[in-house]
Amino acid sequence: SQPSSPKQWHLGMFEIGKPLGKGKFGHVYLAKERVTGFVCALKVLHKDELVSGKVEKLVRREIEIQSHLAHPNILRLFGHFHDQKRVFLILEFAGKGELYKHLRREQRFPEWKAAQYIAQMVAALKYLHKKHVMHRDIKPENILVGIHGEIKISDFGWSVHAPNNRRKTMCGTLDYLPPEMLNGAGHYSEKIDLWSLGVLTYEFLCGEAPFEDAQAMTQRRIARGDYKVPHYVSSEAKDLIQRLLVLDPEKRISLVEIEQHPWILKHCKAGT
Ligand SMILES: COc1ccc(C(=O)Nc2ccccc2)cc1NC(=O)CCSCc1cnc2[nH]ccc2c1
Repeated sequence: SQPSSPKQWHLGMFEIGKPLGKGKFGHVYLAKERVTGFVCALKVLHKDELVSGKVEKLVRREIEIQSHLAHPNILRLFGHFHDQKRVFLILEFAGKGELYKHLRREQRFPEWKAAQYIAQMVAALKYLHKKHVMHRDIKPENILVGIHGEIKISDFGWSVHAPNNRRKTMCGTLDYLPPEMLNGAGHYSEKIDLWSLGVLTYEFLCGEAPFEDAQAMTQRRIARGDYKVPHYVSSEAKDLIQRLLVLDPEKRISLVEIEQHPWILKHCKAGT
């Protein structure tokens, strides 16, 4: 069930549970809506930090974008409310937590699991791109796992309709950055999510990112598309990675073609 959407949410409607983590701009708590017993995640953002971080417009835009998104592989934003000092985001709770913790614990995913996760990412990206939203920050840290083992992309802290200057890339990891964003071209398309999907596929199968290196080296290797696929990776999986990690955004395999790729078809029950 989902929380009924009363126009006015407020903090008193929720019983606050254990902390789930500390995000970029605030803490996240497990929460239960008192009337329906609906379990969710409540993200608390401090207004003064949003102002100093010059992201209050971004949050408003993001809430606008996300309150219209509903897909099994995209973490839901059910609603929001605020008080004097804080903004509260009512988020879906993913019962099996953060994907990168599973990846680190298992070192690498077996090919069938990696293929199923990538197929779910493709479904989510098809949905987002149809709505002209590009995620722009696809990496294991931004993916959660639902109670049935399905993955949910999240933390759209930076998803935008149109390109805009991103400070985060300068301090976040470069590993997932596509070449066209390295030279600060400023204009890019949804194809950036395809590059990141290639990096993600590689990291699921190899346990580390393809261009992982010292920062300056990573930039150079991305710009040159300089990576190696270990021998234990199947030739089908390697083929898909090579069709995603293409320097020219226009030459990257499309989401629809990925769905028809032999590696995906082999591991995913067709037409599920
Ligand atoms: C749709 O999702 C989001 C939408 C917006 C924002 C956000 O912060 N926007 C922002 C903030 C400030 C400036 C600009 C933009 C964040 C998320 N999502 C998360 O933060 C995921 C982890 S919190 C939830 C959650 C669930 N289920 C779990 N299971 C275990 C831990 C856990 C943790």
